[in-house]
Amino acid sequence: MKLAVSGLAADRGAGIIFENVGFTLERGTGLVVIGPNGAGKSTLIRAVAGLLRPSAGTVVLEGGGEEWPDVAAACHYLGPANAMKPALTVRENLTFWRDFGGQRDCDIAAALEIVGLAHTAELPFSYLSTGQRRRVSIAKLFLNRRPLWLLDEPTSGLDAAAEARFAELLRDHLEDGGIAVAATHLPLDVAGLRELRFGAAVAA
Ligand SMILES: Nc1ncnc2c1ncn2[C@@H]1O[C@H](COP(=O)(O)OP(=O)(O)OP(=O)(O)O)[C@@H](O)[C@H]1O
Repeated sequence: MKLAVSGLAADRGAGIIFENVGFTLERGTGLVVIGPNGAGKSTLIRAVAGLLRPSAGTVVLEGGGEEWPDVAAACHYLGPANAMKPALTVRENLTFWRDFGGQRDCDIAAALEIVGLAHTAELPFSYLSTGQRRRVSIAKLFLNRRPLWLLDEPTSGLDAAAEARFAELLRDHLEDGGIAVAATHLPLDVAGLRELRFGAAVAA
């Protein structure tokens, strides 16, 4: 399986945000997108996920077969916001996302265990700290198996231990043959990640 992005450009109304962005990621490889505020990192992640129509270029997932025919089927998009209802419990929120994802590869207790938050299942999401909320969002990645992770500031708000745990989970994902694209300000401690720098050059 291969994610091939070619000649990608995005325009958000006030002008071109980026253009001529291209990269190819094979199974087991990841790309970190870095750059200053407003450079277009989130825009790129949204365009790759199919949430924003690019003004030029293509995003193609090759070799996914019947199970993963395209990016939409194959990806998890983890946005910069957590996309959880504050008044619902952690379990209720994750139940929504598990059902939305269609498959049930991991139960909610197990997904929370992965991020070290099994004890929060019955708490309203609004009771959690900033870092705990992010970790619950990361747990979404494990409810339904997806080979392509598109991550926007995945470690925002995490403490050092949680950041290290996330790096471990990302390494495991890549070692299992997954692909990842992550926009981040914080370095991810994962060997072999390629880098795409926004703000100056825009090709990896
Ligand atoms: N919904 C929107 N409508 C119009 N313009 C937008 C929208 N969202 C973002 N932009 C603009 O697109 C540009 C790129 O924003 P983007 O969020 O992709 O940057 P970023 O690199 O992710 O920044 P940050 O590091 O602050 O998260 C900015 O100039 C921003 O103002």
